Amino acid sequence: MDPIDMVVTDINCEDLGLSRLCLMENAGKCLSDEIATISTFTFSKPVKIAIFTGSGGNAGDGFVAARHLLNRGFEVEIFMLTSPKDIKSIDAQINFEILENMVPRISRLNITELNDSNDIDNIELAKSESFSEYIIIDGILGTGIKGDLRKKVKKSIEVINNSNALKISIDVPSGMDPLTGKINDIAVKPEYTITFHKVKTGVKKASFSNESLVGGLVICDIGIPIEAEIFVGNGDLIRLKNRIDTSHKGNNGRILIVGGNKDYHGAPTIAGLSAMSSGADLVYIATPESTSLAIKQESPDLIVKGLNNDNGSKDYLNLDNLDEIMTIINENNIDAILIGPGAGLNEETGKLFNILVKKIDIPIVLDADALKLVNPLLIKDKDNLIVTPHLNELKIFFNDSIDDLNNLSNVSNFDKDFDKFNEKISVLQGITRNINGTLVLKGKYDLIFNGISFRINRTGNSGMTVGGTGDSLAGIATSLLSQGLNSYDAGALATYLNGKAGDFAKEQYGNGFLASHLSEFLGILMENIY
Ligand SMILES: NC(=O)C1=CN([C@@H]2O[C@H](COP(=O)(O)OP(=O)(O)OC[C@H]3O[C@@H](n4cnc5c(N)ncnc54)[C@H](O)[C@@H]3O)[C@@H](O)[C@H]2O)[C@@H](O)CC1
Ligand SMILES: [K+]
Repeated sequence: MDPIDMVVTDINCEDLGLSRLCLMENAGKCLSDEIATISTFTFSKPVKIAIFTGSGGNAGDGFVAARHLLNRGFEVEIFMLTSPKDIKSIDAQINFEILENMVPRISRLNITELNDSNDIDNIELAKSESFSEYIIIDGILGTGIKGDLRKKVKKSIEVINNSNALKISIDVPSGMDPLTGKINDIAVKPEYTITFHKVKTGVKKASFSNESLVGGLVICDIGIPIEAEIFVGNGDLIRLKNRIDTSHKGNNGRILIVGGNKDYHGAPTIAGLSAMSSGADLVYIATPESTSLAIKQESPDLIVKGLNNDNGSKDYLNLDNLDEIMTIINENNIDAILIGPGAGLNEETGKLFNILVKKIDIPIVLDADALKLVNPLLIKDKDNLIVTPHLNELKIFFNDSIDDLNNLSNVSNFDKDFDKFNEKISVLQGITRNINGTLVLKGKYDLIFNGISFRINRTGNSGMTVGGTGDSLAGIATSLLSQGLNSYDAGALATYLNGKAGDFAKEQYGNGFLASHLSEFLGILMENIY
């Protein structure tokens, strides 16, 4: 499992009511059980436990394990590389305070702060190599490692590696990149790595190496249900890149929306406003000249390009517009494009869309009328593409698989019907296996597929059947693509944000809220991460 997916899952447990403190307790308890077992079959006499801790959740697991190991009768010494006030993880802080509150000491616990490299040189473990009666637990760094190792951390890793003690790393050997398994400088070389929920991608890769980089791998189940991985939640927001203080206009996404016709100027407008409110810096709309005026009047924030026709008479998108659209894309360094909202079903619009999809290689979202006009074979190999149909549009788009899809119509209410729900998921997985991009199937629960995995979004409410909420979703998805998310993560987070904005809109305006209201609330949601 990629470390970022693990962190997202941890946070999404909270949406289910499962606190991260509880996960940490389970992790630390399992850790102590495994350490006790390892100790029993490795040593013939009781050993002491030395736990090195850093400032994050990894240290927190160590603090919890310490408490459980004391109960098992072990003597425990904690070597803190971070002073208590600098512990970053709140859950680790809580667990440290529990240990600190245990005074006067009855349990055999000793806590030593290592304030500088000299302190490390002075601990007994550093002075002698023969500490075979110790088990050293490495709780310095886990999935939160960033940049070069700080001096004290590096020094401690050297001490740990030089010792003869049995070494056990918590989750990831400290110093190893949890995504790639690479060691830039130095890492703890443990006899065992005890990891939680799933092995992190880098640890798995490193475990195949000829060198013994992770030792024996033990996986602890810490009670995370599969739903926490599958349901999209607040945790998915951490996939957004941090906006850098020094970045300037356009750095955080430039998108183009190609849509609108004489009857529908609202669809591209709503998509554009939601795209801006979900973080894109610049939103261009390419639309027929006759539609452009109405969009311009709606919003001063959108850059609206009225497209000319050779004879000036066409009030729908058509092949004459191709060159102008390509120029807009190239001249403005467009990062992602949304094709379809309010475009109508004119045959010439279809020709334009098919050529556009074939020609461009920036990330694409296909929505609404584009799903009825674009040949699905064209999208087969594009991995940076999202299609956002509801069930009927899905049937039209993938009409080769129509028999399978027809059977789906009666299984939308799968709250309590496990078998029908699973049947629906496998049919959709079968269909999406043939495309490289992402399918977002809109519904009471939005389903997001990438051909391998799937996610479910549960935000949103019955008020969202109002026209235009799909345009808003497509705008958000395009905005997230322009900010560097891959199509699967962008599709999933877009459904969550759109639904959540709908929930806020319902609170504010009741059931009669409008799709154009959604953008009002998106900004607040995005604020969480900036
Ligand atoms: N409730 C939770 O949050 C859970 C956390 N878990 C544990 O928490 C870990 C992740 O916690 P965190 O995200 O806090 O990450 P870490 O525990 O890896 O610690 C990150 C912290 O270490 C410091 N740091 C980062 N890079 C450094 C470097 N190069 N040199 C020195 N110091 C550096 C920073 O202060 C950063 O805040 C997992 O690996 C796992 O062990 C598990 O217990 C599951 C539940
Ligand atoms: K570790």
